[in-house]
Amino acid sequence: MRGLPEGNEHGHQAVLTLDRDARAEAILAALGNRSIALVGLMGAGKTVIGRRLAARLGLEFVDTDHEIEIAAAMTIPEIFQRHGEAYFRDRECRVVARVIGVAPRVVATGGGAFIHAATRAAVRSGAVSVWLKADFEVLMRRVRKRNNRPILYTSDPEGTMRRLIDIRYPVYAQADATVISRDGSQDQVVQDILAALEAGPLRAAAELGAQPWSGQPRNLEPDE
Ligand SMILES: Nc1ncnc2c1ncn2[C@@H]1O[C@H](COP(=O)(O)OP(=O)(O)OP(=O)(O)O)[C@@H](O)[C@H]1O
Ligand SMILES: O=C(O)C1=C[C@@H](O)[C@@H](O)[C@H](O)C1
Ligand SMILES: [Mg+2]
Repeated sequence: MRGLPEGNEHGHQAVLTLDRDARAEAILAALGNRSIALVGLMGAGKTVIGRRLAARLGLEFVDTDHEIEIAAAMTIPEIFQRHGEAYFRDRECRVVARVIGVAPRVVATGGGAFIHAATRAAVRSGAVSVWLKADFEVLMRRVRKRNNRPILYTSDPEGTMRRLIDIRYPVYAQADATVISRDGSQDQVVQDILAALEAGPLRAAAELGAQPWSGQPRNLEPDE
């Protein structure tokens, strides 16, 4: 498998790899003019796995948290502190609709994006969604590495994460596919996503003999 293309930690990859293998070509044909959107809790791996998945499929990778930070010229903790969560959710909804509207791409969403109805509708309208699922201990171990998640700035981050699991898991479960974000080989998680797409949401299109994507990006939403 080819390595990760050039790109910054979260953002766009400038160079797309076009020497896709037959498996990637088949997945792209079945995907058509939809993106692949990764959803799930903080620490699920939407950003790191999303980058690898995009590299595997020769697609552009976009991380909506990063796009929001660029557009606002602030970090997410700064946005929450200065403007509050409601403001962040409004921007998030518009950014998700915009980036998913240019397809096909791999889009890593923020942890709360799929939870908010309008944003979930935007994901559903333009993407095949994949829930990256991990259990409490795995998520906590991963999010402890960085202090950049304002939702966890509470007196009891562990209790907050448990409540989020209770509230959000039934909503993430509405995604088109679910993949366990296991610790260990991140490439294995990418393989699991490909297999889940082939077995589930992309199966019908593949069986109908979907034609390769025309190469024309679909743009549903004007840029902000
Ligand atoms: N499958 C995995 N195996 C090992 N480590 C992982 C895996 N997935 C994510 N990680 C690690 O967990 C941390 C969080 O991952 P990442 O930032 O991709 O999560 P996220 O889902 O994008 O979270 P957020 O919603 O906060 O953006 C990173 O340090 C990453 O390297
Ligand atoms: O789970 C959440 O609500 C969030 C997750 C992050 O990706 C960011 O979008 C932000 O910190 C909020
Ligand atoms: Mg992320």
